[in-house]
Amino acid sequence: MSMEDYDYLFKIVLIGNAGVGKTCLVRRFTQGLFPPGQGATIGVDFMIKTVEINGEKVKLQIWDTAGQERFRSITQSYYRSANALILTYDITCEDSFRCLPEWLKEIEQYANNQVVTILVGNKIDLADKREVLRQRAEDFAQAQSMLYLETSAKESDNVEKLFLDLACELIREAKQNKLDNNDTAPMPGEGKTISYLNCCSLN
Ligand SMILES: Nc1nc2c(ncn2[C@@H]2O[C@H](COP(=O)(O)OP(=O)(O)OP(=O)(O)O)[C@@H](O)[C@H]2O)c(=O)[nH]1
Repeated sequence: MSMEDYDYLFKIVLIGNAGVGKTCLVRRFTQGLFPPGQGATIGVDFMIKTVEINGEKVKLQIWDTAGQERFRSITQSYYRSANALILTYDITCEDSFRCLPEWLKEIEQYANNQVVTILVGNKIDLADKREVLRQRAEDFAQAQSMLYLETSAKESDNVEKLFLDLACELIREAKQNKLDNNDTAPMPGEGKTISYLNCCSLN
């Protein structure tokens, strides 16, 4: 594939406590597998996947950061150029939910203020071990103007949806920004924007 063989390029960065399943979400989406005995991420990992949305090629650069505190200064440097952040916690781990305000502070401090943030509650296959009620997480996300989705990297629940919905939202914003910056000249193919509004189902 040549360098120009895509219509959009977006950078997505996963953040959240150690062990919540960030690497497993990325591996499930990019490679279609659930790695057995996945070890902790050291620093930052990088994967790429190109998807097609409404006939347009979207290249996703996915950065998987280490949750461990000792890597924080490395991972912070990846926030600024992110188009989207996937803030992940583990629904079976109250602690990972309680840390979210700290992660939001990091986002506020280091990310671009245009960044799209989605809160993800992972490991829903472990329903009997749930410690964070869905409603509580939804309320929290709404109060912080974040999108919310629950996933299982293990069972592949909502993983594809997570990345594709995010891509749809980023396309929608990119088209909107283009329109906002070109208010004198009408955009060719302006009608397309409307169909994207219908294709995305984040809420
Ligand atoms: N049951 C279940 N276990 C999961 C799921 N996702 C991840 N795990 C397990 O949770 C553990 C941590 O997963 P990782 O993907 O390494 O977590 P991480 O957030 O990348 O961790 P760091 O790299 O340390 O930040 C592993 O033992 C995984 O097998 C899931 O959806 N369901």
